[in-house]
Amino acid sequence: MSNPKVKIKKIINLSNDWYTLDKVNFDYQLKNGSWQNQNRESYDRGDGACILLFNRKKNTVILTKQFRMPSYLNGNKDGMSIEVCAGLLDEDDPITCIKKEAEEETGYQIDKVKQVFKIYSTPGAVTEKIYYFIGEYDDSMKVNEGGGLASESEEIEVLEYDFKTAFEMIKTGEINDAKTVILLQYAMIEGLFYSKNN
Ligand SMILES: Nc1nc2c(ncn2[C@@H]2O[C@H](COP(=O)(O)OP(=O)(O)O[C@H]3O[C@H](CO)[C@@H](O)[C@H](O)[C@@H]3O)[C@@H](O)[C@H]2O)c(=O)[nH]1
Ligand SMILES: [Mg+2]
Repeated sequence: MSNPKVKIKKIINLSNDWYTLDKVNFDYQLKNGSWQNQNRESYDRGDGACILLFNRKKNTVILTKQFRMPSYLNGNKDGMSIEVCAGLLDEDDPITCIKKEAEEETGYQIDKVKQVFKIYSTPGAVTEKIYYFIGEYDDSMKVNEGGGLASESEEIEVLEYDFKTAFEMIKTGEINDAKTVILLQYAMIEGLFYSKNN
């Protein structure tokens, strides 16, 4: 933090249960040179990682489906969400985290992953940075059924879709999770599946 136009005055914790919600009071210097006192609430749930698992030969991707309460509260009819595999870093570095999550949630043990982005999804309200990865899978890497950790009340369905089908599902709205849309569009733009002339 090194912006001379920002002076943090006070941080008040509003909620500290599973994650942390703070109210930050700060002075902000406007373009005309004057200082303005502002308040912003900031939700801190740590950073996260996500991965697009893809198979070039089969032209397929592995996605997950699970219940997401906040989306249920805001217009997602049954609350179910189709997403790339993802998890919170907790104590791990992003690569360790995403390999662990891939195995727990999808059952695939992935050895090579490539980081393609580091993105703030909601920079005005949530501190979280998400590390975006891609990684190739094949059937021989399937080591368990996936589904997530029952001990964490996770009940995750593992889906394998043709890339074109998954991409169409963005247009129909069946896929409406930002990290999933970003990675599927990355795959399209980078030509991960089809030659760019197709
Ligand atoms: N009791 C309790 N448990 C919680 C709470 N919030 C999360 N958990 C537990 O913490 C687990 C977190 O699972 P992860 O797989 O590590 O994270 P994620 O929820 O999939 O998060 C990923 O997707 C998010 C949504 O796009 C991303 O925000 C996040 O960075 C990450 O990529 C959940 O399954 C659940 O058991 C809570 O408020 N209360
Ligand atoms: Mg997860």
